[in-house]
Amino acid sequence: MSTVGNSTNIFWHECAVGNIDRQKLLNQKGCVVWITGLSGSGKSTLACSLGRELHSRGKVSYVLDGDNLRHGLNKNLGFSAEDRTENIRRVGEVGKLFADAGLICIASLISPYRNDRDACRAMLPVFMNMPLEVCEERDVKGLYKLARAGKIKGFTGIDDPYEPPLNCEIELTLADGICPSPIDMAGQVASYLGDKGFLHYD
Ligand SMILES: Nc1ncnc2c1ncn2[C@@H]1O[C@H](COP(=O)(O)OS(=O)(=O)O)[C@@H](OP(=O)(O)O)[C@H]1O
Ligand SMILES: Nc1ncnc2c1ncn2[C@@H]1O[C@H](COP(=O)(O)OP(=O)(O)O)[C@@H](O)[C@H]1O
Repeated sequence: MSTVGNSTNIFWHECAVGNIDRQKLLNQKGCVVWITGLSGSGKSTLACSLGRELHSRGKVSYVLDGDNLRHGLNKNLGFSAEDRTENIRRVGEVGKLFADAGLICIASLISPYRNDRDACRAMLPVFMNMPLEVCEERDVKGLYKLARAGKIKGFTGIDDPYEPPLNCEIELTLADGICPSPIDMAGQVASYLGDKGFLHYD
């Protein structure tokens, strides 16, 4: 019997079919690939491209996209530091469940604060290291324009901080001033997963 957070008198229940059984069945190892970066840096594009690449290799993945989750699970959260922390915590927990289910979970969220990212253990961080100028130039949603005009307060990179990772598994950035294609980036991440043994079960 234990007490966790605000829950008292709770019990952990084990099931007969476990994580290893599911991984063997799927011939892959569950994990969480966590893509962090500024708005417009290409997180969602990479997440979907990686999902497609893994699918073509017969591997089961699932994308948890920050923007999408804010339509449901996280719709009660805004963009204050406290809400962003709770956002990352929740997605970290959901990612952990997906990994336990044996899937390759691809989480793509700005996740601007180092402490919040560090609190999600066992994730494989991928840093979209795109300069603010590139993201702002893209401005597909027009949010940077609104933030510059003061119509959105606390926008990441403008008047709210983005703390770059100090040590991440993969850093994707411009090469000679040019952004590699999403397919190239996805290939790089998929190769990394292959090299680390996530794409099969021995
Ligand atoms: N103030 C502010 N700052 C940053 N982003 C904002 C803000 N307001 C709205 N948006 C939109 O919300 C998307 C980011 O959601 P996330 O859940 O990834 O953010 S966070 O990780 O909790 O910081 C983000 O999506 P992406 O552009 O895909 O990153 C924006 O579309
Ligand atoms: N590797 C890339 N090269 C060129 N443009 C890209 C690349 N990745 C994304 N984009 C473009 O940048 C814009 C923002 O991408 P998106 O994936 O929505 O970013 P984020 O999820 O980080 O906000 C989109 O118009 C997208 O087509």
